[in-house]
Amino acid sequence: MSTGIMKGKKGLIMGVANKKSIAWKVAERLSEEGAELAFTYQNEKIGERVIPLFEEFGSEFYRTLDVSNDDDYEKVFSELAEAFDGELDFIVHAIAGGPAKEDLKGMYLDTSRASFLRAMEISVYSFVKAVQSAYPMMKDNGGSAITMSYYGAEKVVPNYNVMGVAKSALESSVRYMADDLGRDNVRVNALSPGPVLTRAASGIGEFRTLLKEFAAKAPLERLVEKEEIASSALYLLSDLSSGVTGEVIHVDSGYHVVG
Ligand SMILES: NC(=O)c1ccc[n+]([C@@H]2O[C@H](COP(=O)([O-])OP(=O)(O)OC[C@H]3O[C@@H](n4cnc5c(N)ncnc54)[C@H](O)[C@@H]3O)[C@@H](O)[C@H]2O)c1
Repeated sequence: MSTGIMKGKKGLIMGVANKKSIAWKVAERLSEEGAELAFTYQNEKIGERVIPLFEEFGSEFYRTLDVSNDDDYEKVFSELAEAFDGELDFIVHAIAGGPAKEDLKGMYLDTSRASFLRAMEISVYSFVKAVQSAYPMMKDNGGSAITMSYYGAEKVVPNYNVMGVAKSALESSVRYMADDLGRDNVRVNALSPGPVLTRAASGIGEFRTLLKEFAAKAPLERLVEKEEIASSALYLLSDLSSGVTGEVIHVDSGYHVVG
């Protein structure tokens, strides 16, 4: 059901890799609610899959942006400022990655330096840089930025390893940026969704076992749907959450409250 609550709002979605991406579900929901959307995607190869989706949407702005490249940020955000007349109401950051596959199983203790640094760069600094780049377009009229965390930030989740450490840093970054930007009515929040099958999730060791155990233990006794994650994103990006910043909202069938 559409309420048109995002009518007149312009936003950037970062992190669509395919139709299974959380970012794609969020984009669909925001568009239904009237938002005008721009997109970034990682590279040309992913572009072959996602450009048709963006065009189907009627989006006129989609660019490659590799989050490890500052020049990409500079180029894309200056072109976005031009396309959106210098105004941006929200950004959705749904990007994670970095560690080598062998570091997403076994002991965290064995994490390599390269995986640690890449996880921090791709999964944490990328959000800081995105908010930093979006801020000049938000500071006059306020804005809302969200990212995606995971329970592995708070508790030990087998195999999540260095990604859990990165998500802790991401949640902390949410709080620091919320404090930095609150004076300009720019809000910074995170969702912490329960596990859902996507390309990123398939890189985590024994992910299917995790899904099964999650559904069995969660108070709602089921997995979450991506549409439910998208609804919470809509709340955080709309004026419904005008008094909320620095928050991490769990969309996880209540899993995090169970001991
Ligand atoms: N799937 C889950 O179970 C789950 C649960 C909680 C949180 N999350 C988080 O949700 C977010 C979205 O992940 P998803 O599950 O939709 O998977 P996904 O694979 O669809 O999305 C991950 C995105 O990160 C992008 N990315 C990776 N490296 C990049 C780089 N160098 N430059 C630009 N983009 C890059 C990929 O292109 C992809 O679009 C991630 O932050 C993930 O940690 C996922």
